[in-house]
Amino acid sequence: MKVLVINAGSSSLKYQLYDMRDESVLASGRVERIGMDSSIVTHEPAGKPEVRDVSEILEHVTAVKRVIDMLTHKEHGVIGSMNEIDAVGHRIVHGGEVFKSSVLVTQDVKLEIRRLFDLAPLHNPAHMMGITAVESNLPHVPQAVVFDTAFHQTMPNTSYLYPIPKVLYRRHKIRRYGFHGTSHSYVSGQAAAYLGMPLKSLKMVSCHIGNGASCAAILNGESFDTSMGMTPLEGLMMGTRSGDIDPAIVPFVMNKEELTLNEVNSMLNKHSGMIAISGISSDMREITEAMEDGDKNAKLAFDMYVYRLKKYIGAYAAAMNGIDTLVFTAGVGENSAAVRKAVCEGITFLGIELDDERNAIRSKEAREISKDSSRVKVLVVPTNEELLIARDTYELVKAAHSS
Ligand SMILES: Nc1ncnc2c1ncn2[C@@H]1O[C@H](COP(=O)(O)OP(=O)(O)O)[C@@H](O)[C@H]1O
Ligand SMILES: CC(=O)OP(=O)(O)O
Ligand SMILES: [Mg+2]
Repeated sequence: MKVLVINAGSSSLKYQLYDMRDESVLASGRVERIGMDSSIVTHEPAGKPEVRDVSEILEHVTAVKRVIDMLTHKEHGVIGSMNEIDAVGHRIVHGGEVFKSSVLVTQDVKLEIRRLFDLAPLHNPAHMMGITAVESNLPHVPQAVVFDTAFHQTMPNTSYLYPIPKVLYRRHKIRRYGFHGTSHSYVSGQAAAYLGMPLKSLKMVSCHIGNGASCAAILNGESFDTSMGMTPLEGLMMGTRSGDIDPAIVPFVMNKEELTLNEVNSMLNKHSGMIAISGISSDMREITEAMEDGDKNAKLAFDMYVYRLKKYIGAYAAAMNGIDTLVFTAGVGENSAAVRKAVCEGITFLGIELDDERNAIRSKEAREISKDSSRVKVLVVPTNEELLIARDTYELVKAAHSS
């Protein structure tokens, strides 16, 4: 069975085509700048050179059509015709309280995803465009949806409720949902397999630190708490998102600076975090380089980023009454030895001993970066949200065929 995985954003659409017989990636790529004058398609067929194409792609329907064109292209293609695509799996950021696991797309499922637009205005409408675009281009192909929030549905109410009037939860479902669940779930499973221990026996903190960043406390293999909240704005300091701030700052700034709701939202989501403090970039690579060149603001941004991460790891160690595994993943977690070192060196009291040589090794494989004597095992585990989406999609479609 061949499964196409799609992660549709408002102006981009990332894809990977899997052959589920051996879980190999036949091709991957992305369409960027959808709706703008020059959209860019980057297509990477396995074992062949990357192809880039600039054209006008005004809507997601056209973007999906271009993806199919690329996949079936005479020269750059990896399949003979679109009939070889057996199923499509989508990443959906917000599944609210309704979706505790992945499901096949039906009219009811689409209705529920639409109902959640309010809770994830930046993400869910774009995902829905991805689903309808596939419906138009591949009308008979089953589709599945895999939610960022699903893994965190095991959190106890002490973790997910906010101490605000309860009526707001009843009326508007205001609560912590948590995100990056597919990634936290994948890396926790990989970490346990690497250690040769049952996942259920571990007290793990998983740090998914990429553009968006979140920590999860994983107890007995289940999400016990996580740093992102009702939306992906809460928690850690991120590339352009503030993470935790005093909520009173919001009305205060709106009043003093005469900002609208949209403006204050944009300030906290797009103009805060690393970019705001460094004044340079949201990208950890550029921050680290500037810091090494002596830039004080870059150093402050780096130090704040690390400090806030350490506080969450400490908080989750306390929340679970201990920690035995610390996992780093996503763009920064997998690639920045400097961030991992700064974090681990500041929390040795937890029983963490970093091995500098191991930490400096660059690899795409899961690996241990703590010393053999370290009580807490520190691992780098490359995430693979797409593979988990492909697996869930495959299982759901297979089950539907056999029932
Ligand atoms: N070699 C590196 N060193 C430090 N940071 C890196 C490196 N490579 C990637 N990153 C960071 O990873 C971030 C992207 O992470 P990623 O998980 O790909 O994000 P997303 O999936 O949210 O777009 C970049 O913004 C960059 O800061
Ligand atoms: C939920 C979220 O923040 O996702 P991303 O890291 O892809 O921005
Ligand atoms: Mg990501």
